Amino acid sequence: MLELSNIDTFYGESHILHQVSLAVHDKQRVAVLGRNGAGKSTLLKSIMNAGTTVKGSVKWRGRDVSKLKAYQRARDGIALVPEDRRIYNHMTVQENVAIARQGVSRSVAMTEARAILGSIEMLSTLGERMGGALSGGQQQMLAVARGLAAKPELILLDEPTEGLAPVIVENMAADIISRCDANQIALLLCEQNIWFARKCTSHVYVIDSGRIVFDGSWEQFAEKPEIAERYLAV
Ligand SMILES: Nc1ncnc2c1ncn2[C@@H]1O[C@H](COP(=O)(O)OP(=O)(O)OP(=O)(O)O)[C@@H](O)[C@H]1O
Repeated sequence: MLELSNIDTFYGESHILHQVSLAVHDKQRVAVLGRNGAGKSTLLKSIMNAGTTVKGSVKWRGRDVSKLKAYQRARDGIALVPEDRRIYNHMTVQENVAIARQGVSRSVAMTEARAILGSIEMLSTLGERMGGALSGGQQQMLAVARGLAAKPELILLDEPTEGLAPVIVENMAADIISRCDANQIALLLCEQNIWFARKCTSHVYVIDSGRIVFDGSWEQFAEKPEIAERYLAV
């Protein structure tokens, strides 16, 4: 459903991604692992056309979308949950989710938000709480819930586990897998947490200095421990 072929990405004069090719199939869950500064966020921004200049082919559902702006890609079914959570502190959790639902009345958006929150264990009892009163992990899950509210076919998650305790990371994995499965949503997950990425996905890419240096199943990844040693500093 998503296919990048030999893309090069620039911020002004800075050339960040080099000949990156990557695919996410219908309902597939895919991880991109990489160290700080490897190019993970830039990859997701390239897919959304958010602040980057991209050369090469970006296809979405078989169609070249290179000319589409970020809001058009979002309307076409791609949701990006960026690294910074962008929670509205003075709105309730439910309002934070409802605001992401475009094109329906407020009452429909609120009803849908309640349903989404009810299906996410980490947030199911927190709908009336202020966004600013959530823990870091809950806020991160709220950002994911907001991505889901847009009813995407593909959700792009940028390091959702950053700074979270292991038990929260486990809960988050369970919630993300169950929501993607239930709603048949494909996932492209950028991460440094290998455990979480492996739990949530079936296919993995490794990116280093803006280049894809590994592309395979988790079994193939496990057969090549030198990849993790060299590129992921573990
Ligand atoms: N707006 C920008 N202008 C110029 N260079 C940028 C910009 N944003 C990121 N970069 C550079 O692009 C490279 C890749 O950054 P990116 O944020 O994509 O990495 P990342 O893998 O997401 O890292 P992290 O895990 O630290 O978020 C880095 O060298 C970074 O300094």
